[in-house]
Amino acid sequence: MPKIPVIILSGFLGSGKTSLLTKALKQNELQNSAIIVNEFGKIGLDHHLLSRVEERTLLLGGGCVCCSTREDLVAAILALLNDMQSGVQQKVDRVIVETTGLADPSPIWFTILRHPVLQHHFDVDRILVTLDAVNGMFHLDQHEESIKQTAVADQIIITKTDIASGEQIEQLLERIASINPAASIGTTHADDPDGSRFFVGDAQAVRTVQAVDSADLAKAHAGDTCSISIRFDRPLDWHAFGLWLSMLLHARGTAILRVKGLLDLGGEGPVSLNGVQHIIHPPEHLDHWPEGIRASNIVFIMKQVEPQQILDSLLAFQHVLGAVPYALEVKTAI
Ligand SMILES: Nc1nc2c(ncn2[C@@H]2O[C@H](COP(=O)(O)OP(=O)(O)OP(=O)(O)O)[C@@H](O)[C@H]2O)c(=O)[nH]1
Repeated sequence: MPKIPVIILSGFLGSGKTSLLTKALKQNELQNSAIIVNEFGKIGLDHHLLSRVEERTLLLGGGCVCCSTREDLVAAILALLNDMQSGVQQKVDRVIVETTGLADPSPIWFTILRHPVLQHHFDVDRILVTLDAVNGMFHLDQHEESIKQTAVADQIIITKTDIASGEQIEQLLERIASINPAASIGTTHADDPDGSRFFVGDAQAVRTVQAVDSADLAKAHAGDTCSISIRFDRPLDWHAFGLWLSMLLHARGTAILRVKGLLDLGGEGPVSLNGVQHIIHPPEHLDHWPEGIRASNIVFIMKQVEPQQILDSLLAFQHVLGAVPYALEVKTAI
């Protein structure tokens, strides 16, 4: 039986998560969804707002789902599974988890991927992160949580474009690209009639791996959040690459915020690679290459690791990998 997709909706305090979800849930495409909302404080407000449009909304209150209430999250999803299996409730098309504004989405992802029961029935399909077009820069400047959310996102949704200037949006886009060049970007505004588009469709299309240009290794410094995009000149040996990646994550797992890529292993289509910190999602074979890319292309987003170290380590491994890596681009968070 196909696994039920779980969509994690995160984003800094007040960045528009609930507004977006409330609008999206009014559309037919999302009718058959289970919603789990996490809020600080015992009396959650979002939960009530969402309940108006979605009866299956469940509130996890009193703490942050990325740390203190992870067990509540597991219990809530297990209860849903139980109800679906016993026929009390029909099978939902997706589960949407709205986190608190201060949550790190990655532990939620790990919890579902690693849980002995949940991993067989659910799959984290995408991490959506809202960033406020007006206050987003301030949040990124002041709050590490906002950087972390941006770094691990599959898709960043810039909200409030109706009240932001073109310059504010441009600056924010530049900032996002410096933190997470592999994220796809969407925008929304107060009267957006189609919020559901972010929650449906092919997750692989959301996890874009951008083709990028020049390498500038000198710009990046350890201590910053930075990223490096690496391409290989020919197909890779999967076992050798898997070994190299395991060693990297074992040594520097907490410093590697995100690894995403499409790998050319010599087959017809690519194999997609998707990891958050020390956990790698089971790789998926895809039928086709996206347009414009037909070579292994991997993005590493990390903290306190020199991009050059990643490249050097891959270069040292090149004979075992069977392919030569080269840097397409290095970005330091600005
Ligand atoms: N103009 C405008 N206002 C928006 C938009 N999205 C959200 N808002 C407003 O921004 C405020 C915060 O929005 P919420 O949806 O509650 O944000 P949130 O991320 O769920 O907030 P927390 O639950 O506190 O983290 C509300 O007053 C919304 O009406 C938008 O696209 N345009």
